[in-house]
Amino acid sequence: MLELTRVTVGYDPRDPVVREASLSIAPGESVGLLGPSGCGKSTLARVAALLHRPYAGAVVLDGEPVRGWRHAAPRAQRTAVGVVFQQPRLSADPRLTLRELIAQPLRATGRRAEVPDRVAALAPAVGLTAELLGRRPHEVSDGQLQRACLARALVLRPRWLICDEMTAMLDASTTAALVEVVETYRRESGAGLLAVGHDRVLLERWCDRTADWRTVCGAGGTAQESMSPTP
Ligand SMILES: Nc1ncnc2c1ncn2[C@@H]1O[C@H](COP(=O)(O)OP(=O)(O)OP(=O)(O)O)[C@@H](O)[C@H]1O
Repeated sequence: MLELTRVTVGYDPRDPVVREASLSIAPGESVGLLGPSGCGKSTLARVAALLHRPYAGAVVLDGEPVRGWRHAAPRAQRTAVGVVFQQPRLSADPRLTLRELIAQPLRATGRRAEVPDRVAALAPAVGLTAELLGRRPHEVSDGQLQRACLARALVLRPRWLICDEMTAMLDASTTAALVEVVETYRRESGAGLLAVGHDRVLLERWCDRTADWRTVCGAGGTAQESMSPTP
């Protein structure tokens, strides 16, 4: 399970953005987190991705409480979670080719030897040709770069995937293609998914169930998760 319990987090401890949010995802399950712009969905997604330390509350990953964040997280926990952000240009090093970008997590974890096989498997899965793999971010479209960012998120075969508005900048056909890549990975690997967004139609179609922001953040300090099954 990926469990967030009564998580309070933000950018100023005196005025947290998110108060007492609780959410859990089972292995193989896909959960869509819906909420209005600016409510704190991305901030909470970054907590789930072990990138942002909460002020209070607990995050438990596969039964192990998370005690370190970002580079201080134990490698086993850090590599268990893959993340894709809304704006690929902010998360992609402009100096790297798409091939290097996808391979980045393998290199960072000392698994260089796996690069050729993993890139060869993932590139066609996300719809990138060999020619595109040799280009740098400024030489490809947002959709092509997001395909590479998704491949990078999958390259370590994470047990949990966090998609933070992954398709917000993309057209309908690229959105459908990337959702299909995620769903194929999820079916084959049994990974759990947290998909964050404000497109209710998309998330209800995509996910097993959706969680509404108001119910994820319990009012008055009585945080509860309350999920609506997707019709
Ligand atoms: N690095 C930061 N420093 C200070 N405040 C921030 C930072 N990032 C986000 N915020 C603020 O935190 C609040 C929540 O932002 P967040 O991006 O988590 O919301 P969101 O629900 O994901 O919004 P959207 O749907 O528009 O992406 C906003 O008021 C935002 O201005």
